[in-house]
Amino acid sequence: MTAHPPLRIGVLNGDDIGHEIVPAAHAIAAAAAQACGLAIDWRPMPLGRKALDELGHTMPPGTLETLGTLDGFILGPIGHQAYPKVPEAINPHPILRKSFDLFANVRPTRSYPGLGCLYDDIDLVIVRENNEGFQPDRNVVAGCGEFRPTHDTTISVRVITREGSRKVARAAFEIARARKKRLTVVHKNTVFKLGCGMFVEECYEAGKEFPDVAIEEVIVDTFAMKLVREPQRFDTVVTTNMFGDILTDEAAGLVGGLGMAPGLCIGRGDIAMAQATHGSAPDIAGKGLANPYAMIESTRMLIEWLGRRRGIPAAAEASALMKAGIDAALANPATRTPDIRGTGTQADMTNAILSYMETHAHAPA
Ligand SMILES: NC(=O)C1=CN([C@@H]2O[C@H](COP(=O)(O)OP(=O)(O)OC[C@H]3O[C@@H](n4cnc5c(N)ncnc54)[C@H](O)[C@@H]3O)[C@@H](O)[C@H]2O)C=CC1
Ligand SMILES: CC(C)CC(=O)C(=O)O
Repeated sequence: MTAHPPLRIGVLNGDDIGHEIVPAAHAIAAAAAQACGLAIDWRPMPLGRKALDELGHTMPPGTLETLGTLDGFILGPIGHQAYPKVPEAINPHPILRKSFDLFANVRPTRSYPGLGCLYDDIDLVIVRENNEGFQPDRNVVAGCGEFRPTHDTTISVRVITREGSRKVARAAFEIARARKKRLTVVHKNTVFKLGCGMFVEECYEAGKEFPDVAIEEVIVDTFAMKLVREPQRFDTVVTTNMFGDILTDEAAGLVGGLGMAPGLCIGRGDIAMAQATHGSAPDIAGKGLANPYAMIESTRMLIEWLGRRRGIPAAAEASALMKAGIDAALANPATRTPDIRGTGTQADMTNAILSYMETHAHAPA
């Protein structure tokens, strides 16, 4: 019997491989929840190209209002680059992140030896500022965006605020405190003296609340090099939006590629969004080759986060059961996808996780 009100979680497939990996993540999380007595009220919702074709908009009216009533949601990758150039075909990402003030994109990188990792001992988290910087965003935060004042000149505006920097820095310090108590601030204040300069100042300000966490600074180009040569040196990293976008893909490349790059977008509010780092991979969509790990692990992170925030022990149990199932599937080449040295399909991997969880439901490893 469950003593908590059901968690309300939205399920938004997104585009292309999103229609394969989001249902996989949903099925696995639902099975783990059921096995552990965690009540979840799942709310599938239309979004993306399918919503445009069927309902006339990539983000149908009422989407934000409905999401606002939920505890969290799973967002599949969005193939916005291929959308037709019509006003109804907006990229929902920036709006979703900003509407719910999901200012910290928490992206872990972890080695699973034997899966094509360049090192067997990487375990780091990059916390990417999610709502400022260069992201063109339909003015949800005034000022971000691109402008073309004349035919021959384009201006891309990068917005950094004290509040935005302080918020993401605090989130990163909290994560660092729960890990190895080391935070690396990545920036380029040697050139962007005002923008990166403000970001770094606010990281030090936030650090005053976390005297037990050691803080270091690394310039972004040097960090990109060090990440390749000695990633073990890093534990928790915080950086601005665009640097984080690029560096998290680089980090994914160290551990088998984008299929191994999960993420959870969080803020100060009570809602969080599970979102893998990768895009909609149209080149492999419909072929059964998409690695569902990143989406499943992002969903596991969401359940763990909700359980911690709401004080629901069954959520921690469901998360542990999912993790054990994921580890078991990854350990067997026949039940992992070709991008990580496997011979299996997306369905093989999903079924292997489901069947492990069914067998081990009462004794997660
Ligand atoms: N967060 C998001 O929703 C993002 C969306 N995009 C969008 O996605 C579309 C495709 O963009 P791309 O530049 O091709 O980036 P992408 O991340 O979709 O794909 C890059 C490469 O990684 C592979 N890949 C990605 N995810 C994989 C997975 N789970 N398993 C196995 N292989 C995987 C793809 O097959 C491709 O070769 C575009 O419309 C782009 O704008 C791109 C990045 C992030
Ligand atoms: C449109 C962007 C928000 C896509 C992207 O690269 C990302 O932030 O993950």
